Amino acid sequence: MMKQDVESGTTLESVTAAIQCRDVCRSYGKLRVLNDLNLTVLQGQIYGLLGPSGCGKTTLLKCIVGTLKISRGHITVLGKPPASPGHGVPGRMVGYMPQDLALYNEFTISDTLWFFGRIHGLSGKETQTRMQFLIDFLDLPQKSILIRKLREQKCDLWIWARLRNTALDTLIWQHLVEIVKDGQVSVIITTHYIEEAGQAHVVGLMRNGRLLAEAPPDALMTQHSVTTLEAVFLQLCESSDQTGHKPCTSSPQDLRTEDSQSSEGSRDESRPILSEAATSSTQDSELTPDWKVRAWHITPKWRNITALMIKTMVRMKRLPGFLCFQFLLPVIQISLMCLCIGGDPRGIPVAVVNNETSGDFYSRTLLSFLDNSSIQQVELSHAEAFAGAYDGQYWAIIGFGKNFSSYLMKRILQPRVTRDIVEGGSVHVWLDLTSEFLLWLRSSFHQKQENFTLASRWRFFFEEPIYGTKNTDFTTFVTPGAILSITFYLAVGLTALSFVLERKEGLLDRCCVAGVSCLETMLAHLFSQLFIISVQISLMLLFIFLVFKVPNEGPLVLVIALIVLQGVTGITFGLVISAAIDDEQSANQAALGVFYPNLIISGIIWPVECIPYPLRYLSLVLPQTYASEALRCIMYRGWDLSRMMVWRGFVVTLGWNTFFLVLAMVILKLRT
Ligand SMILES: Nc1ncnc2c1ncn2[C@@H]1O[C@H](COP(=O)(O)OP(=O)(O)OP(=O)(O)O)[C@@H](O)[C@H]1O
Repeated sequence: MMKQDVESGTTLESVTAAIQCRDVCRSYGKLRVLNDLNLTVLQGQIYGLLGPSGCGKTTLLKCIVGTLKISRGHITVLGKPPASPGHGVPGRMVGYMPQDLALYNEFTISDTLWFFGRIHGLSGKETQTRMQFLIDFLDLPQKSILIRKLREQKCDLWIWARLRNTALDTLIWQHLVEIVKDGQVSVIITTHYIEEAGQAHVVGLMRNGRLLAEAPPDALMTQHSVTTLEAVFLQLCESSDQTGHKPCTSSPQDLRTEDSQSSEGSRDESRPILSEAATSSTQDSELTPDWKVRAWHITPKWRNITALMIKTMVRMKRLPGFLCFQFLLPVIQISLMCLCIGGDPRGIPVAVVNNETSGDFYSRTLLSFLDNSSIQQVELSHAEAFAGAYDGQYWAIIGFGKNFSSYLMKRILQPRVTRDIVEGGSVHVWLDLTSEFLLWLRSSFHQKQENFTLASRWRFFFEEPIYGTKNTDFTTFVTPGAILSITFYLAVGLTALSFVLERKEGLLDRCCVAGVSCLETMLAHLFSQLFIISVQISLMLLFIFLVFKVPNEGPLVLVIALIVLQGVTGITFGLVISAAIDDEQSANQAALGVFYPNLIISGIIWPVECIPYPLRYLSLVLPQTYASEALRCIMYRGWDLSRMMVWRGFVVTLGWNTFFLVLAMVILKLRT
């Protein structure tokens, strides 16, 4: 192990240093946050990392625990670079407490301790013991109290404990001293309240991404002839401002006191820098072939996935109203669609101006042919009808001339007629075409006209349909696509937001440091959301088939499988959004932004065949175009996987699922 370190260019110090940073740089875009930073934390030390807000402390800690990559330089933690294969950092060799407490509001105290114990790899018994210790040590309230309740009282666990026990600061320091005493554990505390860290063994004073000094607090104060660390920091800032930006040239080692150096010197170099468990795990990994270590490193661990899934379930259980709403939302949406879309209009007020006073009154016959369940005819004079129509009371006016019946007969019987006869034998219709519904009225009049005039000559005879029923309507066409898009979008919304919120609250970081990988996080989200969408889909299908009597001629198992897979497409797309976007508002906008284009271009509300050509190619590669077509074929034609139009829908859906999952993981990896 030592040989390996020497070969890799690590100095002797790295053997006894728990953490060593050399010339570390890290930028966010053009913003350089860490600037050739050097830092050393020795084994068994409490290290106070001090500096004003924004100087880069959190960034440095994230690099040290391996959740953020450095742009340049070297970091060694417990003898290896963080996040190297087989290393317990991030993982069980490191604990990380972010500034914001990063706790789940819906968890009780015992849920919280159980969850973090589990992802840190503790057994049930170990977790129980640690839980009891912490509850006694921090004098916490009942284990069953919710974190949200503590927060509502403006108390998080820490503040609560502080309020209950004013001597807690002292207690915590005593505890830290206790745990580092045997040299197996090192602690870094960061704060911008500089005096808070006076009890640390060594403090590092940080400014603008550099360390201005690194030494025991007393040594620093003596060297600068001041009585507070704050004053030391001010002096260092002034001298750094005067000398440009070269304050760190006084090497950290120069500032170390005799004591610290002698303690380093007296350290047994052969002594392991890890705890016993860590040592054995490292030794194990050294005996294990590299490929095995790597494979173990990237293979998702069920322990973590289960812990994350249980976490999601517990949170859901604590929000029963929200859970019910989630379950019922697709049922409500599909019911509204079946009830409100595709039906014929009812009771449209239409003014009728009938000037016929004699003859066969064909006008009456024609009026009786109209769809009078949709149209409500109101007989009026010419003036009243137009006044009412301009006033918005009537949506159309139907007018018949004085000699309508006789002129109509002449039109039908005589091969050539005058213009007056054509005019007088026509039904005059004035429409208010400001509503889509009135287009329906216009086409309805056209249809009646054709029936009326052509009836005496020739007609089509529609035989039994090959597929579908004679009374098929728009709702029937739109339902399969609507089922898929409702499932897809609800899954997108759920996943995109829960992930973004977790990241914002620091929970994702916390889990990452505990060794939970991106893949495990993704899979846990996927599996728990699968549970929700399964309930959603079951309820939705019950309503569609039993209440709205939508036909299904094909195998039900294929219907369910395709809908579930489309739900997975929604979940994985949501994961992409949450991996790429940091705040809720933008994530919401991204999810909503794709909603309409996808709905329109996927041929869900109007057939793909009506889409103009360049857009049609785009339509065909979208996740729901072939899938909607496949579902329509299964439900209405009774087809199965032997038909290309069906299996193509499944293949495209599976392809998108894989693509989104991989993309989400790549984005998450690249962004850390
Ligand atoms: N993800 C990010 N993207 C872009 N800039 C970031 C990101 N995280 C931090 N920064 C910027 O990097 C700088 C250092 O931030 P960092 O959080 O490391 O400072 P800090 O010393 O921990 O501050 P504080 O004590 O207030 O948390 C700040 O200017 C911050 O705005």
